[in-house]
Amino acid sequence: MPSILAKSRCLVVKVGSSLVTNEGQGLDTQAIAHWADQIARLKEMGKQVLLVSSGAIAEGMQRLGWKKRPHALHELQAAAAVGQMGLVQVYETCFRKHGLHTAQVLLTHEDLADRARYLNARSTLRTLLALNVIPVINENDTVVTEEIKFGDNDTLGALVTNLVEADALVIMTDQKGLYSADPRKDPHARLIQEARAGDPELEKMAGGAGSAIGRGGMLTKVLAAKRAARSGAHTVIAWGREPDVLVRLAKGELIGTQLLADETNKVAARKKWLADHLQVRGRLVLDAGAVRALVEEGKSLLPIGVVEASGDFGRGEVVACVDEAGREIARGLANYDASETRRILRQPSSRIEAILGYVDEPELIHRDNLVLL
Ligand SMILES: Nc1ncnc2c1ncn2[C@@H]1O[C@H](COP(=O)(O)OP(=O)(O)O)[C@@H](O)[C@H]1O
Ligand SMILES: N[C@@H](CCC(=O)OP(=O)(O)O)C(=O)O
Repeated sequence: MPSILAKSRCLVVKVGSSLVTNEGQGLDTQAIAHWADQIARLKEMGKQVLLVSSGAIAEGMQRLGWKKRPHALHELQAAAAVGQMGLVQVYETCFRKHGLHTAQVLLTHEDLADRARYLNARSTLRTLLALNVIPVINENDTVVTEEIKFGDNDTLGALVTNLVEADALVIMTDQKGLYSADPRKDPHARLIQEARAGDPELEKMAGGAGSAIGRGGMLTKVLAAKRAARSGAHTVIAWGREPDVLVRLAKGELIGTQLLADETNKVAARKKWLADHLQVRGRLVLDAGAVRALVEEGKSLLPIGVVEASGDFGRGEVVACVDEAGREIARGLANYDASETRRILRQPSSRIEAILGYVDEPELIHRDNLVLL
């Protein structure tokens, strides 16, 4: 049974607070350097990697000399803001040695539920990957408190996995994987090597956090795997201090627990997401060439192929694409709002900047955000 990471091209790697901060003793720069070395090797193997790193609060508490985790949310938020500086400094320094740039990306769950922000986050992350930069992602703790209460970067890891449609989510933690029961409490607990993501039995095995630093425990990891599987991504839960864990997994060695997704879900999941979540806000009439490009050639929709736009839609909202006879052929998320669309329709994409004064994407609807009916 080989590791599914061998054939995964795009990975989201999540590292938890207890690992990053050595159980709250301050940032473990050696461990971070070791992950950076491994990620650099994954890049050489042709993989794309995004990092979701916790540890801001734990590092902030250390920097502020706080021995006990405060209860007041605003104090936790302040600690996160202080600690985040340390986190990004260390990541940037470690990756720099490999000639790689990092980028700080702070997100909230709400950002990813909002259509326009979802599109913005997605295109920024994709652009960073295309530029060979390693995004270092954490929650934006200054503006939200819900996440701090639950302390749950596992969910953020899954949301990012869905967002960029990564092939796998790797959750690195302080245990060797998911056990049949919390190994801190049950010495007979056995390691689960492989299971189906979303299997309800897993939720019964997983307990809360075992350390004073980690927050979510195994349950949030199992639920994150379930969520990642919705976009067809597999999840691996492994011990972050296992020597060369990422490289060995990428070479096919089975380490920790792998929770498999049904890959046939990948396209279906996206279609379902579009169908379930979104209301049609506008309508685009496509000329025959654009209809052919979408239906037969699997291409994106460019403004030049649109002859009419109606409705009052914003960037990121769903529009129906109809042919000149009025038959709906596709639905997708518009990259430009209704008034902008009306100004650029029938125009080549190279003219967008001259007309609008800026250019977001050359496509009106990107292929990835388009579902044929
Ligand atoms: N079934 C289980 N298998 C493994 N660990 C478990 C299980 N149930 C609960 N845990 C606890 O979950 C902890 C990992 O979660 P957490 O402390 O939140 O780490 P992180 O900071 O990496 O997210 C482990 O240290 C362990 O005590
Ligand atoms: N965003 C916060 C909290 C995240 C958190 O505790 O997550 P985790 O350690 O992965 O369970 C931080 O960076 O400290």
